[in-house]
Amino acid sequence: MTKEKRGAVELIAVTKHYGEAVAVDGVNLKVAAGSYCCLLGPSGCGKTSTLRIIAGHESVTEGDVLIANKNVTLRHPSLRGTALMFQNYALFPHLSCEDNVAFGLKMRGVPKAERRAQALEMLRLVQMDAYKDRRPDQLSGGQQQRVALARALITKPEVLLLDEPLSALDPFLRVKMRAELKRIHRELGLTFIHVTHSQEEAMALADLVVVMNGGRVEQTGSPWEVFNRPKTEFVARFIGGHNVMSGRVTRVEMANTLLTAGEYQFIVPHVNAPAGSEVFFSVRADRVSMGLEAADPGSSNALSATVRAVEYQGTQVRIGLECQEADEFSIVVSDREFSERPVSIGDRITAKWEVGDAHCVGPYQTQESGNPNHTQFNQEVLHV
Ligand SMILES: Nc1ncnc2c1ncn2[C@@H]1O[C@H](COP(=O)(O)OP(=O)(O)OP(=O)(O)O)[C@@H](O)[C@H]1O
Repeated sequence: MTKEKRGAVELIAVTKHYGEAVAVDGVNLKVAAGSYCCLLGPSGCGKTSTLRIIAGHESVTEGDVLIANKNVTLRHPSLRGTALMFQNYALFPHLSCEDNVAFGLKMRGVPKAERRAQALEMLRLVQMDAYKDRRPDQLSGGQQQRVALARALITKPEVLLLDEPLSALDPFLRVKMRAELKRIHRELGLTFIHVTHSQEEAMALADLVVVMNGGRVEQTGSPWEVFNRPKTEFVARFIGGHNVMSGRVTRVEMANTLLTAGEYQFIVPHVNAPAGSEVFFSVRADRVSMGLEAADPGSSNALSATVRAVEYQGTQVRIGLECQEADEFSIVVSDREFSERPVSIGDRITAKWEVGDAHCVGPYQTQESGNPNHTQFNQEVLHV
């Protein structure tokens, strides 16, 4: 199989209605050839519909689908250069692994010896050649998934479309298969578009994360950008690990903007918002520090709160707080930090953060430069 990068995908104003329901609402998206793109979002946000539209298993109500710069909107699925790997793998139960993988070639009239050779090559790629004579019911979930992957790849697609490919696996196997998907992506150099509702999966795999909500694209960017520079309140909340708060603008300066919310005042990096407007901002939970003393009256970026949950997560501890200024507020500290300064449910504490750790989301966004090093993420081969 060629290692050259193929298969740029572009969606232009794609909309899909199912009767009254709008599943996909004017989606514009460019996925560069050879990318690993994850469509990420909550249940019902339109991820699967978007994937099926790219595959041609679903028609569009409006808009265009381009693959490798060709308009394929009306083209049959088998003529698009895409392959779709289904969520439940959809293997034929009565066929061996080899025959399952070779099936697509049989349909295309490829002679038996050639399809066997190619099926074996694909099974080798997914490290399942030793199991070629077994039927699906004689395989584990992870092994079935590898066979399904080989079957999708045998038609040599330019774009591989994966619908929640890891959701049926247990957490340990999921992490292992994540690394496998990344290896196969790198070896083949194809475009992968992978639907997931798991932030962790998208962060670990994608070089392009597309966050969807209500049929629309909320944000596209690298995992670093989406996590550290969320553009909307929805993205900050959905991606996790962020506290979202708001206040009304009382003063705008060159470097900072001053907000007030009840008795508190918050200083955030400069945003171009008129006085009196409501500005939303997020602060990463691991950038909030915990003080055991009461906040000084008149101090900025400090909240009084009550500890409501202490969740041990192995390398870190999440402390859930109740405070007036946010529906949900968490602090994440390392397990070492926690053991040095433990807190218990019911304790009153002060949550504090630096101005530079606040990031404004929504209509009034912080204009910040990116991290020049973030492109290195997800580029190395992962070993398991
Ligand atoms: N065949 C259909 N007929 C009617 N409505 C549909 C159909 N398929 C999807 N929908 C609706 O379109 C919306 C988007 O569905 P879609 O399956 O694309 O979402 P999703 O983000 O993939 O969700 P999930 O993560 O739960 O699979 C949902 O509200 C869904 O109910």
